Amino acid sequence: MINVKKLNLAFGEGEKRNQVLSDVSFAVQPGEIYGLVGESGSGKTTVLKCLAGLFTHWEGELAINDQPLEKRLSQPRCRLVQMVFQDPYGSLHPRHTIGDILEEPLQIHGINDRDRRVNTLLDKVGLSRAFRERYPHQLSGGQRQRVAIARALILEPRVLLLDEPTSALDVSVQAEILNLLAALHQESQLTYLMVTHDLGVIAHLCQKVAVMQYGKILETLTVDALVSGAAQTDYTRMLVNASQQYSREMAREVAAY
Ligand SMILES: Nc1ncnc2c1ncn2[C@@H]1O[C@H](COP(=O)(O)OP(=O)(O)OP(=O)(O)O)[C@@H](O)[C@H]1O
Repeated sequence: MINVKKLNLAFGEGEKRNQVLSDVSFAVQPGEIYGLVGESGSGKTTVLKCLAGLFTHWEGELAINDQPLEKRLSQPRCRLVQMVFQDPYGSLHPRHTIGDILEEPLQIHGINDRDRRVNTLLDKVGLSRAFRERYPHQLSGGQRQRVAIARALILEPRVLLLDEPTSALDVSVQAEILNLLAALHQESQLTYLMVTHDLGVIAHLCQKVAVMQYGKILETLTVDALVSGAAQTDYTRMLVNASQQYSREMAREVAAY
């Protein structure tokens, strides 16, 4: 479903050049929930942004549903793949109502039947229709993330790219959003590629995971192998240990690795 082959991307020129992705390759099967983990700055979000068409200066091959992705964003691509960002507040236009935010992609894509589609999606993400008249600042963090998920789904994409979709939320709300994502996945057999710091989230939702460090994939493995301690690399084993038994010493060890 998602094929990433030898993806390379750098920022800056000459001495300031920063190679952020180096020959990143992995494949996600249709309907799979696939996790991307690794330390901060390892390039996880950058991979998603290349797939979403937000970065265009990459090299390599990207394909979704056997369709090679061009670098520029196109309408067919928006209907194939959508991204949900970490911060639901920053990703929603502050002066547009929720109704307008959800209708806008339908207008851009010339899709009719907008009223019904918006209402159906609000139902799906667990928000009443009264939310159509509200503005983002009148919503809680969890409600805003529900709107961001609804907006990502309004064009009925086959792939959702999820960039730490719960990390900006209160712990009590995180589980609600994860459960919503799991229910939506089951209902529509979407394919998810999800960046997270949280191995608990990986264990709860994902079937496979790729571990990144310094812009490279260290290893890909099934979540069963991850939780049963069958990781191949010391770094992945350390991530698992750190998540099971968090301590200051362990945090130092991971940071220094
Ligand atoms: N627009 C940009 N211009 C220059 N450098 C960038 C840009 N976006 C990302 N980077 C750099 O690319 C590297 C990878 O960033 P990325 O956001 O992909 O990491 P990440 O693994 O998602 O980290 P985190 O878990 O902290 O979100 C970082 O060194 C970052 O500073």
